[in-house]
Amino acid sequence: MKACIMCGGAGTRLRPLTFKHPKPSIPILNKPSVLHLIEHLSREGFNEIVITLGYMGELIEEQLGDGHMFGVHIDYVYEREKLGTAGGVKNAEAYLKDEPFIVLGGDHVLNLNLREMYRFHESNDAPVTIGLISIDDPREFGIADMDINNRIRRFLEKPKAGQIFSNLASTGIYVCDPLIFEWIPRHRKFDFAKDLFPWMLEAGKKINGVLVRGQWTDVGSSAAYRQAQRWMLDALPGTTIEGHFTTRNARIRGPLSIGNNVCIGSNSSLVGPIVIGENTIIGDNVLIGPYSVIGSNCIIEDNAKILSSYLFDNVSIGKDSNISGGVVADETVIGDHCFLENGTVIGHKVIIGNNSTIHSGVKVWPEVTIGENSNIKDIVINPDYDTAHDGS
Ligand SMILES: CC(=O)N[C@H]1[C@@H](OP(=O)(O)O)O[C@H](CO)[C@@H](O)[C@@H]1O
Repeated sequence: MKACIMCGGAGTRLRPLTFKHPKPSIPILNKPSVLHLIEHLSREGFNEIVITLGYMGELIEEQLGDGHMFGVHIDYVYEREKLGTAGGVKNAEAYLKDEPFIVLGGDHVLNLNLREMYRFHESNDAPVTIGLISIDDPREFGIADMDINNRIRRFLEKPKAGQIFSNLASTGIYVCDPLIFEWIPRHRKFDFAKDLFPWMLEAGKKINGVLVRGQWTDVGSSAAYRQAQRWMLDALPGTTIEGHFTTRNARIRGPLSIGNNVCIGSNSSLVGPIVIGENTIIGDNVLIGPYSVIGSNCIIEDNAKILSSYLFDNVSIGKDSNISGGVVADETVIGDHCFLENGTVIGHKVIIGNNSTIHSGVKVWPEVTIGENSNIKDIVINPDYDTAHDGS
């Protein structure tokens, strides 16, 4: 079975993390998030994959290669201009013209039964089947009204407060017949939710919906990113400890996945679920609390506390510092006695001087140096980085 993964977006809502990684490459449990999706597709029997690329696409291609390591074959198609979701898939038509295919977003984190959705599509006669979930607040999604025979009667993208006629939200996962390519203009921005579906309903073409079972999120914002990691951490098996690590007398409670060459100092306490990459050094009296992921080659100095936080690779945390509910991107150095409050997101190669506090929810752009004793309450922008916002 074939799948098309849309990986072209700039991920502006996830800045500053997306200055270094395109959204599908942002690490989840220390692996590019799209890799979890590919592994799931492979398990579900979708092993011919085409990926549409735009922003920083080369990095994704470099990380995934031809896919053979993951039991799939991957082709890549680059979008030289913004074509929208349907336009981007049309650009990959050459790989998708023979049989129905599933379309997913490169930022989807899920464990849905996609094979069941594909089989449903095959045994029904609509050219498009939309995967739907039932949620409390669907304002950030496309919503659909579906009849008892699964036929979608109405579809509205991002409804306003008074327009929410249904709580069935589109997951942005579609199974499509190649026939749809006839309805998508070439070399023009065209979107599934904003253009194709409204046109199909207007023209009397059939669109089916199917309620999908399991977990699904699109990693659009840092809150969704944190949620996605939580799910994946919850799915860690029992007390697994994979790598070789050394410790004097740390107290360790799983689930914990740990890379090779990790060193944990004395009297430190690790309470899972936690994932730690390779070659990371953890000092004495360090507390690492549940729902934390620490990358490779990190240094966590004595008496630091890391609670529900995600540190990418090559991050250093100084003595007595406290990172609580934060995300810290690669190669950032945080001094001694610092406090990162809940919801902070720190870009790559940032330096934060000793005794500084980054207040709750503050984002710091990459390659910024923050002096000692600072008290940062507002976003810190680096003017060398583009701040234009296209919402994707
Ligand atoms: C224009 C468009 O493609 N909208 C889709 C898409 O929204 P974004 O905000 O563009 O990610 O994905 C949603 C699912 O994540 C889906 O509900 C919605 O219909």
